[in-house]
Amino acid sequence: MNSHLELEVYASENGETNSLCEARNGGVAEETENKVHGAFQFKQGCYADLPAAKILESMKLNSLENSSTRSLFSVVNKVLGDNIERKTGDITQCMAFLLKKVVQEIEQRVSTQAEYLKKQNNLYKVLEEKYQSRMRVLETLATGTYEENEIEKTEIEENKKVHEQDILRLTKEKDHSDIQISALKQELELAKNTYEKHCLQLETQATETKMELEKKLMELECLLTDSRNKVKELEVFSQSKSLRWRKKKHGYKSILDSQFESLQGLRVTSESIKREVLKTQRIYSEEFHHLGVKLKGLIAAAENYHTVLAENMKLYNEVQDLKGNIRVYCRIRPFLPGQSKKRTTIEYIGENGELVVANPLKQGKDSHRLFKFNKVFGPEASQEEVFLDTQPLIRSVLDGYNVCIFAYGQTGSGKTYTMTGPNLSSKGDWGVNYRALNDLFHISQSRKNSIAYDVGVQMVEIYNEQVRDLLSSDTSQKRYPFHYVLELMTIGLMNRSVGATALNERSSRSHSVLTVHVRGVDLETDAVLRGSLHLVDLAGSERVDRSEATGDRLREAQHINKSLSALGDVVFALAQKSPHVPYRNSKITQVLQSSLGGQAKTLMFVQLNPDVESYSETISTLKFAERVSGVELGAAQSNKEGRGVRELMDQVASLKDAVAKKDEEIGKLRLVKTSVNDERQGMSSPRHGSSSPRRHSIGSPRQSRALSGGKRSGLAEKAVSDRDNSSEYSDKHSEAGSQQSTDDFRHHNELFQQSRLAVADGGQNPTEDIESRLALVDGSQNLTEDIELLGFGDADHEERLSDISDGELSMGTETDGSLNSIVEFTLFPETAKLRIDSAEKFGIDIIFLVIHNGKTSIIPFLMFFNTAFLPSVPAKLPRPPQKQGHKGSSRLSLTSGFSKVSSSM
Ligand SMILES: Nc1ncnc2c1ncn2[C@@H]1O[C@H](COP(=O)(O)OP(=O)(O)OP(=O)(O)O)[C@@H](O)[C@H]1O
Repeated sequence: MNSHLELEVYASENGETNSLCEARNGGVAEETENKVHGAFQFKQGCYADLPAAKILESMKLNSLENSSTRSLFSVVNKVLGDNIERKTGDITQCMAFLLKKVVQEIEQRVSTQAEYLKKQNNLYKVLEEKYQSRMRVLETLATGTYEENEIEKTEIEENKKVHEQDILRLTKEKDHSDIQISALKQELELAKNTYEKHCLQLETQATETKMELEKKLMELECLLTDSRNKVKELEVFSQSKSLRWRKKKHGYKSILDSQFESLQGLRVTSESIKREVLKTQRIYSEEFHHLGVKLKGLIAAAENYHTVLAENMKLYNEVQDLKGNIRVYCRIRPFLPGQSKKRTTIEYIGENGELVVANPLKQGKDSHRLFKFNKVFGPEASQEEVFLDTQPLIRSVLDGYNVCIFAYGQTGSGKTYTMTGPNLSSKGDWGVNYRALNDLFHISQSRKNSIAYDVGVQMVEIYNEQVRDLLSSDTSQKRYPFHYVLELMTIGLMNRSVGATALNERSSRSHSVLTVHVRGVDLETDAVLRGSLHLVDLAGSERVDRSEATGDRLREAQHINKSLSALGDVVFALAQKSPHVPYRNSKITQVLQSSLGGQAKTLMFVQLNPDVESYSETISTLKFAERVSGVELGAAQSNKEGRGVRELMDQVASLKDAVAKKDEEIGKLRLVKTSVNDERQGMSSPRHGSSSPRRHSIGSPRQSRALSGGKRSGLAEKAVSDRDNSSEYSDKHSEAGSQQSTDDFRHHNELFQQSRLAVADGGQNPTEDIESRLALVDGSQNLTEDIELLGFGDADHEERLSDISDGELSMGTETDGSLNSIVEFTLFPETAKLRIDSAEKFGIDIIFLVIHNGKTSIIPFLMFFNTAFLPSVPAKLPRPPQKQGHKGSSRLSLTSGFSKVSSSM
């Protein structure tokens, strides 16, 4: 039965209606069933062992359309059966979907079957009707021919039987289909129930979810209510606010209205003011016009003002010159290669000598310090620029002035660079020394038709407080052209003591002094002028912790620092106008004495290292420079002597000789007179030693002591006494550690006096001479006058004495009586070796008298250039020394005749 149904289903599924007829034959039906089973692999019962998932997979593989209805039912049953067995109550979504599909398929097949059956019924009905009509026809025919009718009747009955059988079979089939349909319907119902159950479950779930959602909705509604409440509150608040704003608006409006009203009033007022302003403007423009006219005058005055300013500056400089202030030029060294990233302490360099230095450790106003000097050269300043500002000063040497230029600054700050220059083979690099010499030679050449100049050069260094001659004596005996002088200078510089320190690879370990002496003779007037130029490169002050000096370097540094500190003391004393200036505390202050305290023009280069690490040294250097710039030396004076003066000097000398002879005669007469008196009064008379008014005039106990028996000459003692009384030397006694130096000083003073007298009297024993003079000279002429008569005035004397070194003493004078150059050579004891014969040999007319270790010798001037103007007279023993005219009034006040000379100069 089932297999038959399957066959039908299969046939209907494939729409093969004709196969129904064939199906009547059992063989065909069986074949078809096999075919179906072949197409659908699974038979009923196979599913019992397979899990639903497997079934599903198989179903998918074989597709529902190709499955038999029976198999489909088995599937449904299996699924449902499984489900019931497991009692889970749940049908998975997939199974539900499968069931749905199967049910749909079955329903579709059932409906197709029903349709098919309906069609068959209709067909049968049509066939019945057709047969019945045939029967009727046949019956009609039967009535026609019996036989035919009988045959036909049989046929018809047979056909009828077949048909009836068919109808029976079909009816049976229909019943069967009905049964099947009802079974299917039952199954469907079952499936539907299951499905409904599932749906119920889903609904329950949905209800639960809905409940949850409702709960949430409630909550949200609560929130919404809250928010609404808040909104309401806000609305109330905003309403109250807007009410207030409205009120304010009203208030403002009323204010605006009132202001508008007042504005109207103001407008009216402004109109009137405008009118007033216009009126005032008119008045102003008129006044401006007047002002313009006046301003023009002012502009003209302002233009003049600049001229006046320039004039003022010039006048100021002139006043400075008159006061003789030491000029201070500041030069800032650039950073050396490899120091480019260093910070500088130099904040500002003004055009008029202003310099602002910044302290790297401080902030704000206090971190800056302003200094003012005559000129400040920045790091970019060239050697030429520096020299151009120095040139006028140097040139004045040729006009008979004494000039001193010295460079001061910490070690490595560029002193040697400024004074000598880094590279002597390149002219552009030449420092002040070379340029100055070059300039002096050129100018002396250009003036050779009017003035004959002799130029001498000497170079010494002060190393560890010892003076060393850097140019050897041999070379100094020859005459050289300028280029050779430069070479000599280079040799001299090479001889200078240098050493490497942490702060400077080639640090100068000594003070170097280059001295240029110029003597010019005016070819027309015979006037002689003398100038000297000191070019001093001081050794650099150094902090030994920074320079890392040890051993020799340390000793050098100590000497350097000590001598610079002595220089500081001298400057301090000069700036304070102190009565005592401690020149004698170091060699360098002795050398510079005439430049710092005399009538010289002095310029100091203060050198700075801009590095912040050198800030403290920079400040102390600048403070020192400030003090130096405050030193007033008094107006510089030119050393000129006219022909008239020299003639007068000669007259003075001969008069002095005559007076000396007279004195001698008077002395002899007095001696005779005294011896006569002594004879009368007896040798023991206490009046014997004091009868001479000269001795009374000397009067000091020391002098008396010296005269009564000491080894020293009375004249020397008197000179010391005079020095002690003079302002400059009055405090020698109070000088620290002064006993020794005072003794030295007395000793040198004595030697000095002796040497002068020796010169005056052609080598006669000075002590004897002085003793005899003291005994014979009339009371109206004291010893000081004697000295002055001999040409040694106070100022010269002091200068020379202070220039005399502690260890050795040498001094000299020129044959023409000028003492100016002597001072310069007192420091060079080596020159004492030179003899008068060498002077004669070279035609030098200037010689120096040297007293060395108590012996007197004569040396020539060191070197001469410009030989064309050298007089070829041989060196002579000195004429009686004569004083320079310009220093004269106090020294020449002895006699009325001399006073006249003094006033005429
Ligand atoms: N204006 C400058 N332009 C370029 N280089 C400079 C300048 N001034 C100095 N220097 C360089 O700085 C270095 C130190 O200079 P210098 O030897 O002249 O110093 P110093 O003050 O003489 O030192 P010390 O006291 O140790 O002898 C040198 O290498 C020098 O060439």
